Amino acid sequence: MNIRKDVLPVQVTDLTKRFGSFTALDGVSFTVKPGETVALLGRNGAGKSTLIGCLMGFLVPDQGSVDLFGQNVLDLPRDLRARTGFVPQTMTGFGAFTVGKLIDYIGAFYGTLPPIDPALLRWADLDPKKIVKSLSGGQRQRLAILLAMRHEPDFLVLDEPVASLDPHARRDFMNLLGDYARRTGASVLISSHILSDLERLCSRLLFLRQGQLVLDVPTTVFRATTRWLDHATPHILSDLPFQIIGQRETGFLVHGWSEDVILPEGTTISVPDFEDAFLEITATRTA
Ligand SMILES: Nc1ncnc2c1ncn2[C@@H]1O[C@H](COP(=O)(O)OP(=O)(O)OP(=O)(O)O)[C@@H](O)[C@H]1O
Repeated sequence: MNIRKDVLPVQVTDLTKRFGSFTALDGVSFTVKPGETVALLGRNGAGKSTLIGCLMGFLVPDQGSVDLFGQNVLDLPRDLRARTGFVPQTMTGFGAFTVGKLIDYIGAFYGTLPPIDPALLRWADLDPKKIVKSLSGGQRQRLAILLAMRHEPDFLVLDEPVASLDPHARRDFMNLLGDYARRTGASVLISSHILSDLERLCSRLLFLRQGQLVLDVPTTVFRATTRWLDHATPHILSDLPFQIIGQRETGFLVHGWSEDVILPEGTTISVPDFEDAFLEITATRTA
C-alpha cells in the first residue's frame, strides 16, 4: 500500500467527547506529521485514553473529528486501517491461543507480511509454544507490542505500553521504538507516566489537563524556552510576553522565553526539571 506522504497521518479537529454530563475531552485539535513521535502527557483522568479511543475510532466524538491519512477514522477503509497499530493498556482475550498461533492469526489479517523484525522478536523474548493465559503481565504486554508492530504500521499508538515492563525491558523497548520510527518514518503517539522516557524519545509534547490540550510543543522548543522566572516582587513578571504555564510563590513558569526580552532587574532565570514542569502544567487549580 502506498500512503501519500503529503497527507497528514493524523488530524484532530475540535474533538469533544462526553460521558453523560461529564466532558472528558473539550475541543482538542492537533496534527501529527509523518515521522513525528508524540508524547501524550497528563494526570490520571486527564483524558489520554479517551483521546486514544477517539483516535483509533473506538469512541465516537460528540463534536469534532479525527482524520487518519486524510480520511475520517469512523469510515476508515480497510487498507488504511491496516496501516495503523495499537497497543492497549492491557491486553485481554485470546487466552487459549499459543503465542505463535496468535501471532500467525493476527498477522493473517494483514495479508502477506515480511518476516517479523528480528530486533522486535529478540526484545519480546516470548516462547511461541506458551499459552497466552499463562503469560505474566509483562510478557502479555510484550506480546501486545509485538502484535501491534509486526506489520510495521505508519501510525502507531501506544496507551501506557510500559507500565508492566521491568526497567531493562522498558529501556530496551524505548530504544527499539526510537529505532523503529527512524527506520520506517512512521508516526508514533505514546502515553505514559514515565516522563523521562517520553522526554528522551519524543519529538513533540502534548499536555492534556482536564480534557483540554493546554500545550502542544516540539520537545526542543520546550527545552529551549521553558523557564522559571523568579523575582522578589513576582507580580511585576506577570505582564511579560510569555505564556505562563505554572507559578510558585516567588515567580512563574513560562513558555516562549527568549533571552532577547529584557527582564526586570533582579529576575532569576532557571531551567525547570521536566517532572517539575509536568507537575505545574498539568496541575488542577481552582481559580
Ligand atoms: N466510559 C466512560 N464512562 C464515564 N466516564 C468515563 C468513561 N471513560 C472515561 N471516563 C472518564 O473520563 C475521564 C478521562 O478518562 P481517561 O481514561 O481518558 O483518563 P486518562 O488520562 O487515560 O487517565 P489514566 O492516566 O488514569 O489512564 C475520567 O474522569 C474518566 O472517569
